[in-house]
Amino acid sequence: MKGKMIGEGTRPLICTPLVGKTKDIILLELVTVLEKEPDIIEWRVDFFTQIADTAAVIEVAKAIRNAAGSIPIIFTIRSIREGGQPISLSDREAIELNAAICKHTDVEYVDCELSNEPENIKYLREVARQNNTKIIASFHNFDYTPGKDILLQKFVDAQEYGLDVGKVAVMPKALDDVLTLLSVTLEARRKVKIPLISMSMGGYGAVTRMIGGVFGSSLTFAVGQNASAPGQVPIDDLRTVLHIVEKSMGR
Ligand SMILES: O=C1C[C@@](O)(C(=O)O)C[C@@H](O)[C@@H]1O
Repeated sequence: MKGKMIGEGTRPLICTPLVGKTKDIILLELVTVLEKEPDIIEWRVDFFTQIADTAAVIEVAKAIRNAAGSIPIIFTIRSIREGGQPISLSDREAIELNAAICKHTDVEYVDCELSNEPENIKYLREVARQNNTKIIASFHNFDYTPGKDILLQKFVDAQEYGLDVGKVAVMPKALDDVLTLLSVTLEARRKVKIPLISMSMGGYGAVTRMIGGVFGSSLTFAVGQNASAPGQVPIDDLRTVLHIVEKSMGR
């Protein structure tokens, strides 16, 4: 049976990232991660040392696909300006790599940062549509939490571009910022039709990874073997909390 896609079901899906640098390490990491039964797997391609070799990237994506079976996969190249690893690709080259993945693999999702040039976003949207791949439109700020209007607009932009999922990940400096993120998520949930993902990062923000679903976030990132961002909780702990929250709320 095919795994759940983002926005399906009543509880948030759990996604675990793969951050290995080489094919062998990534595939070993995947074995550990699969034992923990995540709903979705994210391959963080900015960690992969051969990112500039499109054929090598496609080969690893296909190997992940084979090993992961029916579990949906997110292909993510996080740029350095949004908290990713330094890579040798330009923004346009990264978009072309995403397009190649849409064309040559059956990965379900590619991540596209909203900070890309609009024409690059629209180009990738067309390639993705032709190949039945979904796009997660993302926004990250690893330094602070921008104001409510700015964050809400990111979700609106994702929808207006005609993309499939909107995602916002921001760093809180105080607990007030955590409330801002949750409140924006709830407001966006009421305003925007596409599925949403949100999280506040770091120690203060960790609580949003556990209760974000209550406010409208459809997916939460958890540690299978290695974290890909600060504040991620081990998958087994997260699953326990999600279960308790669900049960307590009578869902
Ligand atoms: O966008 C996100 C969210 C994230 O930054 C987090 O905070 O869990 C982790 C990233 O791997 C992912 O691409």
